[in-house]
Amino acid sequence: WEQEEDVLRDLRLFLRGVTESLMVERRFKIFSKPVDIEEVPDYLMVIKKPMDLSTLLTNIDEHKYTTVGEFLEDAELIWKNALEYNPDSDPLDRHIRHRACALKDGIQTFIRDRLDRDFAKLCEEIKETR
Ligand SMILES: COC(=O)[C@H](Cc1ccco1)c1ccncc1
Repeated sequence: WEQEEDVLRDLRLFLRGVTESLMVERRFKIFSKPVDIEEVPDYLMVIKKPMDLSTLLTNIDEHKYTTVGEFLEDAELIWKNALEYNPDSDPLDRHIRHRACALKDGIQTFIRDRLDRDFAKLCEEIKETR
């Protein structure tokens, strides 16, 4: 019914807010586009499901997410993939892992500070009826 579509529209606005707040940070630039497979030929052998901030935005616009939890499952791939693909102790790997951890904390804090729990529950209830 119409009110449900209003809730899901608000969810998309909230999720774009999370994603865009991260995309504007220079330290997260490396996460804003898919890893270039030409630059990193073995990437898809190591990482089963690549993810990046621009793909999150596309998914939001394509109404892929009905709850914040579904969005977080994809958002978490960004930093988990970075930790998995860049595990070494050399400075470059340490640097991208540090940024991956900062991205994880940024997402969690944005949601803790800005997401209304009742709104989140309403989205979960809509998902159950579909
Ligand atoms: C999310 O980005 C990555 O995981 C790539 C992996 C990568 C390794 C070599 C080229 O690219 C990355 C890019 C730049 N600096 C660190 C790592």
